Amino acid sequence: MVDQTAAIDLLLKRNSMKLVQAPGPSDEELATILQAAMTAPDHGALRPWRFKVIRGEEAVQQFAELSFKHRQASAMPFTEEKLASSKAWLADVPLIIAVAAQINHQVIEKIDETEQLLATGAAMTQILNACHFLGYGAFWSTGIATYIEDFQTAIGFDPLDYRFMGFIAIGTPKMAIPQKERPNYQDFTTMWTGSGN
Ligand SMILES: Cc1cc2nc3c(=O)[nH]c(=O)nc-3n(C[C@H](O)[C@H](O)[C@H](O)COP(=O)(O)O)c2cc1C
Repeated sequence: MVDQTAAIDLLLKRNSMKLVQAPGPSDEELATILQAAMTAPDHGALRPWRFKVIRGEEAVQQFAELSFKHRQASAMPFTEEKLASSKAWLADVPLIIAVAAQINHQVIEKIDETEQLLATGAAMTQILNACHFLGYGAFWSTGIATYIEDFQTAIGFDPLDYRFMGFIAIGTPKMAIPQKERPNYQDFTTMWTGSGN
C-alpha cells in the first residue's frame, strides 16, 4: 500500500544537490532511475529522449576532460579559477546521465520541436525525482560545453538530429541537502472562471 502522504511530502522536499561523491546508484537503482524517465508525458508516444550513461571514475573523467577541452577552445573559455572549481566538482561525481532529444522531423507539423523538447525535459525531471526518492543527490547542468556543437557531436549527439539538453550529475550527497525555501504557488496562480473575468 502506497503511503500517499509520505510520497507527497517527499516530492515537496525535492532539491537539487550539486556536491556528490561515490557511491553512485547500483545497477538496479540506475535501472529504476531510467525507467522513471519513461513515465514522462509524451505527445504521440515519440519517446524523443536519449540517454548516455557515463559511469565510474574513468568515464566521468573522460567526459569532463572532453567538455573542458571544448570549452577552453571556444570563444568563451573559463577563467583558471572557474576551470579549477568545475574540475574539482566533476572529479568526485560517480555518475552522469547526458540527455538529448532526438527530433522526429516526420511528425513535426503535428508535434513540433518544442513539444519534443518538453517531453525530454519532463523525462529529465523524472530522473531528478527518482534520484531524490532513492536518496541520491542530483543536479541538472547545461554548463561547460553543453552548447558547443563540436562537443555535442563528439559525445554522439550530432546537432543535425539531436538537441543536447545537458547532463545530470548523480551521487551520494556530500552533506545534508539544505532544504530550500520554495515560493508560494499562489504568487504564480490565478483562477480563470470564464470570459467575463
Ligand atoms: C535546463 C536546466 C539547466 C540548468 N543548468 C544549470 C547550470 O548549468 N548551472 C547551474 O548552476 N544550475 C543549472 N541549473 C539549475 C540547477 O539544476 C538547479 O535547478 C538549481 O540550482 C536550483 O535548485 P533546485 O532544483 O533545488 O531548485 C539548470 C536547471 C535547468 C532546468
